[in-house]
Amino acid sequence: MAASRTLRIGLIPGDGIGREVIPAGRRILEALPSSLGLKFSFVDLEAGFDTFKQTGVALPDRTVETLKKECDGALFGAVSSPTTATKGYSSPIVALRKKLDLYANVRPVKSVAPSPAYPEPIDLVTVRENTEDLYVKEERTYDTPDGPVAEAIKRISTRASTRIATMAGEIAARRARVRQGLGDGSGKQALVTVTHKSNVLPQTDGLFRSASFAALAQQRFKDAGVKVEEQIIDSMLYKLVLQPAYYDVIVAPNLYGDLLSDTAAALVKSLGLVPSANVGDGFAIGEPCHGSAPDIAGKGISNPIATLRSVALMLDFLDQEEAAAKIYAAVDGNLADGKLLTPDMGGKAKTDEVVEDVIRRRHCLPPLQDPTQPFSPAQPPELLQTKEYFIMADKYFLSVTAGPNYAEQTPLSINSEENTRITSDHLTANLTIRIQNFRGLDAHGQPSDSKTSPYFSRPSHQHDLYSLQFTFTPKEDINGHDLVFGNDFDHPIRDKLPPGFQQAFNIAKYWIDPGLYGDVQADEPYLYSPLLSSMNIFRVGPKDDREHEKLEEVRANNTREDVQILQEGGDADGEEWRREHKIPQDAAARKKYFLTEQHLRDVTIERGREYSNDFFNPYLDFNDFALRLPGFAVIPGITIPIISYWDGQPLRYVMKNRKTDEPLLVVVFTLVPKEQIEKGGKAVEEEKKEVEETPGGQGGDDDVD
Ligand SMILES: NC(=O)c1ccc[n+]([C@@H]2O[C@H](COP(=O)([O-])OP(=O)(O)OC[C@H]3O[C@@H](n4cnc5c(N)ncnc54)[C@H](O)[C@@H]3O)[C@@H](O)[C@H]2O)c1
Ligand SMILES: O=C(O)CC[C@H](C(=O)O)[C@@H](O)C(=O)O
Repeated sequence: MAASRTLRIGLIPGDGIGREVIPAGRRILEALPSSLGLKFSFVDLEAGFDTFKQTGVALPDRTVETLKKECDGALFGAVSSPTTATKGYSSPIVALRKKLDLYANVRPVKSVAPSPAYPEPIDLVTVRENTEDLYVKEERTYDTPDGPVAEAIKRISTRASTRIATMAGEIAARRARVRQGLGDGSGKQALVTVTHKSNVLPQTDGLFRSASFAALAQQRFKDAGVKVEEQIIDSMLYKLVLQPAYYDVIVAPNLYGDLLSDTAAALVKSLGLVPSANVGDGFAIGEPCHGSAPDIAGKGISNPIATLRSVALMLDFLDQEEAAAKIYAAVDGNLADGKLLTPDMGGKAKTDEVVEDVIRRRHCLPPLQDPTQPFSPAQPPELLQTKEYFIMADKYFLSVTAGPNYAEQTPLSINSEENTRITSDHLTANLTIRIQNFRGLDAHGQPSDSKTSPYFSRPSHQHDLYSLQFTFTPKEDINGHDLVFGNDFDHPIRDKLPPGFQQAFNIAKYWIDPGLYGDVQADEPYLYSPLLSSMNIFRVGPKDDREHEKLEEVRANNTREDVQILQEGGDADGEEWRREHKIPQDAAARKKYFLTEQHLRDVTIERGREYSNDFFNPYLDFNDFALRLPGFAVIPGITIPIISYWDGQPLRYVMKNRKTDEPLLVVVFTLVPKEQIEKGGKAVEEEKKEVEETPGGQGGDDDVD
């Protein structure tokens, strides 16, 4: 938790709806949970066209001086800059950016739900240079025989271009780290797109381009896997509208950045959702991207979310990520729920109702473990050990069993490459389970020594926390739509769900597994997805018996040390089966293909054919029973310590036939209190001792030597 601290925040509402949304920003700060150890004090400051009309000055010196001398950060609403030259008036926000050297304008744009035009998640950040370009505002008008001519200076410096591109590189690297650590399913690569018009302006935009490329060529960005591309601004806007999901971080000179962020806002439906932070060294001003919206000002219907997210963004840049995460999550909860939306989002709610709803949701996330350092198995365990839930987890051993149904269960050896064979009237199956940092029981019910598997050191799995790998051969045909995989429970869990679960579920559905369906409120709750769309790896084996035997032989000849990393594809006539069913060769494409119900229905999982699957992810940490989900805005993810809500019932992974509702394969994870095992262990030890001490008993020290 952050040390107890008071942050002084300057509040500059400005004009129009700025006066409606900045009070919302103040409210969310005041409502943040006290457990964060953060306090806020506020100072009201003037700027804007109304101020100009009243005082003749648009940006009073007091505002600038107070921000510089007293404040840790600030919130700026919007101003109604006139569209005709007005003597003595100059845009206060443009001036503030320069006076406080807030050189970067960072604007994340992220969708929370698919739309018909954009079914794929949009998650990008525009990073706009904030101090120069045409915004130096050095304009002049002079007379010529043909009438007045006006001109403006477009100034681009190496220094400003270098630092903005460096900021873009840093944001891309940080986002990639978070994506990797939390493993979101988007497969998105860290990418900075440098945008300019150097085909026409080779000196000014040419300098922006070359300085940006030089800054982004730094080794640390290469090490972080940040790819760099360029796009001329006109086609940039075109591509942004056509394929926004492709983009990650876009860096631009001042004016192009202004155009880019409003365009990007349209992709997610409203300017009223998009935040920004004007960032300098050690200071940040949160500012919604939108203007003073004279068309709706005074009606109490402006969307406060851009401002609430700007508050979070400001906190992010003031190193208060945990507080920021609470706000992002509460806002996402409101949007995912969709019941209280302002008219720009198609709802009827008033500004205040949305604010109240977001505030109600502010507790919905438990503390983050450390959002700047997303969890990865490589992380030193000390970091986790400080957490309360880890201490709780430490009281249990994990026991894993498997079988053809809920009743017939056999204990398994985790992280062993030896398959466990399961047979029933429905299928034969082989199962291998791997768990990173395993602290559980072996097949004999004793604490296991197999803490990890070489599987987790392979580059393709180094961020995964577990893998359920299984091969099955059905004894009857099953329709692709009927074969599902997921979790279920035999009694209600609705009272045990952590706060924010529904929201986490919605996010998981959108970002991780769109095929997910379930009812966690039911008497016998369940969460399932079609197997074909949810398995990370799906490999189709042969049907022909001889081919099968050949394959078995190859497998048998593999040395035991070899970790079996399953690859997407097919073996023998399995490849043909895949082609016949038009199943894409690539795993991500196959998962997507089977989100369409008809594609599932068109496939028959054939009797006698072998199907191999690997289900793995970095979300569920069996080590401490925590669910980790990817982040919301620029930065953080969430961790839900399931163990705090655990009521002792087992977690079951089930492959089943949804038509007959019969389980085909069931894996059960149970937490066993340590004392139970220790007692059991002692009993076993004592028994052994007794045997040893009995004259004529087997064993004994002599025999060992
Ligand atoms: N940071 C700033 O201070 C800033 C930014 C942009 C524009 N402006 C100024 O704002 C004034 C109005 O400009 P404009 O109309 O071109 O742009 P605008 O961003 O104010 O409004 C554009 C459209 O988006 C809608 N909209 C904007 N914010 C919304 C919100 N929170 N909720 C619901 N709908 C919202 C408006 O109703 C309008 O239809 C101009 O004087 C301009 O100079 C100031
Ligand atoms: O109207 C103003 O005074 C400033 C508008 C402002 C800008 O940077 O041009 C706005 O469009 C923005 O994106 O912050």
